Amino acid sequence: MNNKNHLKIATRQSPLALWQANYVKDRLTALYPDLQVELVTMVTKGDVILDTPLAKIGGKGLFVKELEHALLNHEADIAVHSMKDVPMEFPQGLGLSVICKREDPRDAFVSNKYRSLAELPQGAIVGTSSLRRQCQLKSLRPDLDIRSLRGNVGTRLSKLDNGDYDAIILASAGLIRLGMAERIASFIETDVSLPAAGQGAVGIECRVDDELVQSLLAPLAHQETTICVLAERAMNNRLQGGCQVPIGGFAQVKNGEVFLRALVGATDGSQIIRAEGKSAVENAEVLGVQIAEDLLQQGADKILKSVYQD
Ligand SMILES: NCc1[nH]cc(CCC(=O)O)c1CC(=O)O
Repeated sequence: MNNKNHLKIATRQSPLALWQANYVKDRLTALYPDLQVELVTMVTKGDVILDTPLAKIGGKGLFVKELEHALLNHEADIAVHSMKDVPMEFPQGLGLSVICKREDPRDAFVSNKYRSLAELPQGAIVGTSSLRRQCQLKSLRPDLDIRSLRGNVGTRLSKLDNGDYDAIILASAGLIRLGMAERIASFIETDVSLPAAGQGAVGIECRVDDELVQSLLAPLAHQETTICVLAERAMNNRLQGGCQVPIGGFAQVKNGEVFLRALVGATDGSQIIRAEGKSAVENAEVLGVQIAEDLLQQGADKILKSVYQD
């Protein structure tokens, strides 16, 4: 931070990104009334390329690279991200400072005609561009016609309202944060659709040598969320997966232990490999790696290779 009383937040311009940046701004100004917090908005590659499934654009960090450049150039001091969009590797000089309290991690079933997946008629058209959601839906309901759906939350909802789909699947967290929880027809339980690693959690990235900013951010960290997201990301990282892969991972802290479930699925739902386990919370990342290795031993690498080759 150049000026001790002025902190700049790099953020994308989507309503959800702005909500998340403003959430961090509000928490910081509540803690430090003399601090001026400014939002610096920017456009990322992921915002520009809207007609291609994300898995095919390639490269991790489609939604974060431009924000990271701003941090490295001192055009901003922190970047606020959805944790499920944040790659494991950070550019030299940058790192994840804190992970904030998680919103509802579940996927949401959104429809104007049906209340739940179970109510969907044979062959119904469901919108999602997430390979993770696609493989789990197909495994449960091979009859469903899964069609691509991209754009920010508002765009996706308007495509549903236009009648392009019978239902769409979105992260509950985004809808809740944008004040659109009433659009959720039902929550999809995690045993039906395992969320993406980090889903529902907001993380803050900053320069690793900026001790002042790190001390300001420290009170925003949420311990239980951090433990869970570290386990989920360690699993994802061992599988070399970004968020645009058919990998699910979800951890919970129960009775002082961390419990992690994960899966890798063929995109047509014909095969889903699952693993789960628990450990002491101190070993959350070790657990993540162990669960990933369990998946690999069951053949997850073959599935992932074929996804990348497609
Ligand atoms: N991949 C896009 C993205 N990144 C974060 C969220 C939702 C909010 C969150 O998970 O924190 C979404 C939209 C969605 O999956 O519906």
